[in-house]
Amino acid sequence: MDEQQQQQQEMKVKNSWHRPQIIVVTALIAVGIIIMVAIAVVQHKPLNQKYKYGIVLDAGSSHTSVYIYEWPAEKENNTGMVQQKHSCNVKGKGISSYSGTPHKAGESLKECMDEAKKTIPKHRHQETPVYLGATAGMRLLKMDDNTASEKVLKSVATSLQSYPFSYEGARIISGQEEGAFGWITVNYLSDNFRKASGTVGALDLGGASTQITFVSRQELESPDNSIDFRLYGNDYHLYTHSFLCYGKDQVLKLSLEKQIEPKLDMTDNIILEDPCFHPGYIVNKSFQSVFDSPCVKKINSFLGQQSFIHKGLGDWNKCHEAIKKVFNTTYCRYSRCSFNDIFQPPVEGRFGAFSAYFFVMNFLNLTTFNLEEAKKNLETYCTTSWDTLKQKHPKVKEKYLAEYCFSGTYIITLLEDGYRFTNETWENIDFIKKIGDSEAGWTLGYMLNLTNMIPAEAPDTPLLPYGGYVMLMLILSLLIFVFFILGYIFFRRPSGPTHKEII
Ligand SMILES: Nc1ncnc2c1ncn2[C@@H]1O[C@H](COP(=O)(O)OP(=O)(O)O)[C@@H](O)[C@H]1O
Ligand SMILES: [Ca+2]
Repeated sequence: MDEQQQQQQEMKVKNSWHRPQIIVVTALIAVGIIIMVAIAVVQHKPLNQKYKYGIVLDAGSSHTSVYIYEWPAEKENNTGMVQQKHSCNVKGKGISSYSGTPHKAGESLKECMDEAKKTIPKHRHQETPVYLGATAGMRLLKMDDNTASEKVLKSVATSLQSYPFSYEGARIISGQEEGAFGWITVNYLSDNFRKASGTVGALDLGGASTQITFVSRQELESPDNSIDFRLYGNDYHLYTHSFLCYGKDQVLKLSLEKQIEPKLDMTDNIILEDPCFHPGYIVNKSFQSVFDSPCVKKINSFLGQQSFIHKGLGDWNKCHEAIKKVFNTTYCRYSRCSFNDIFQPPVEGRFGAFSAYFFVMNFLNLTTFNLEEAKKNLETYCTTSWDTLKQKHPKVKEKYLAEYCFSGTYIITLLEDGYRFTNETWENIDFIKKIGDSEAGWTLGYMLNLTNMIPAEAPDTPLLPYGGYVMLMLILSLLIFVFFILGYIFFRRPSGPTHKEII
């Protein structure tokens, strides 16, 4: 009898596996585990972020900067992932200034490239691409002396090849590339490609050239000014133009040339009275230093004289008038032009103005004013005497300090009389240096393009945002835990209090 009872009990225990509740609970646990594994695989969130790096050298007309970018290795194709990790300013002037001593152009990069070696982890060196892009200073040198420009490029190339990185080339980029990549940079950093929320235009002012780039809904009448991109599943129809010789250093030469020409019939000391410089500013300058550029007619001397006296007057209205003369607006073969017979549709949308636009407007504290206020403040600033200014800003480089009145006036004239911004559209301009930690400029866009890091189509996004993924995993784990407990309770029943029922 005892044995029979025991057998019966065992059978009941075994049969408890066949209870429908247990089957359902087991099935639910199995489904829960399968779902968790599936989500984890699709989500693919790595625990340890590994970073990759890229180096771009911006060989500008006035100086060279080295930028190091960094991004999570697994997320190359997700827009918004690349950031500036480090930047270094190369000592001395731009590479085009080494036309007479090309080997020194390569040497000049040493300090910043050594710094790059220290900044990037050693095991990543070999796979880190390094690019050098030269802009308007080298475009001008190439026009002036092609052999010299090739020697300079060879010198920087040899220098970059001596580093353990993956050398990807040193070349002069076109004005169109400079404009388009600046636009890509600011829109990438503002995350405008992923959001598809509209884009911002890019205004870049350098020393030797200036670029304007924006999306226009108007028909673009000249193919030279039109660029099409398909980025992240959206089509962009861009207007862009780069004005060679309209960077602020070259325009200063142009305006001096325009002012000095009428004085060249004088035989005594040539005095150039310049309304764009401060009262009390009086400096002897050589013709060579000012007019040695393909942007101006070569005036090397006049009647045996090698130099002239540059004297400031501090008269903003006259300065404004003088600068207007560097824009030729008398002829336009299209329905509308900016200046110098260059097609331009009306400016549209918001703009980010960077590089010298920012340096100058920030120094002059004009970034937050409307156009009329900016003009008034600048007028007062230009009348300040040179001595007062030097005392007020003892740490600012004298060359910059002397030129801010001119540069500010040029910026206002270029934007208003050149690109046709109005009192209203002026409000759409943001003067910017950085977005997040990354500097606005063409270099980031250049690297993103050459490494194919912005795909034409948006890649498959994870099933869930990360927060949602974590929540779901937690809830599922909790449910599975509850089911385990329930299962355990059902499993234990036959040997527990129900034992008596069996008897
Ligand atoms: N702190 C500053 N204040 C005023 N101007 C500056 C400052 N830093 C740089 N710049 C100017 O910004 C311009 C940068 O131009 P750059 O990029 O070298 O030339 P480009 O783009 O034409 O090849 C130069 O005119 C340089 O003098
Ligand atoms: Ca530049």
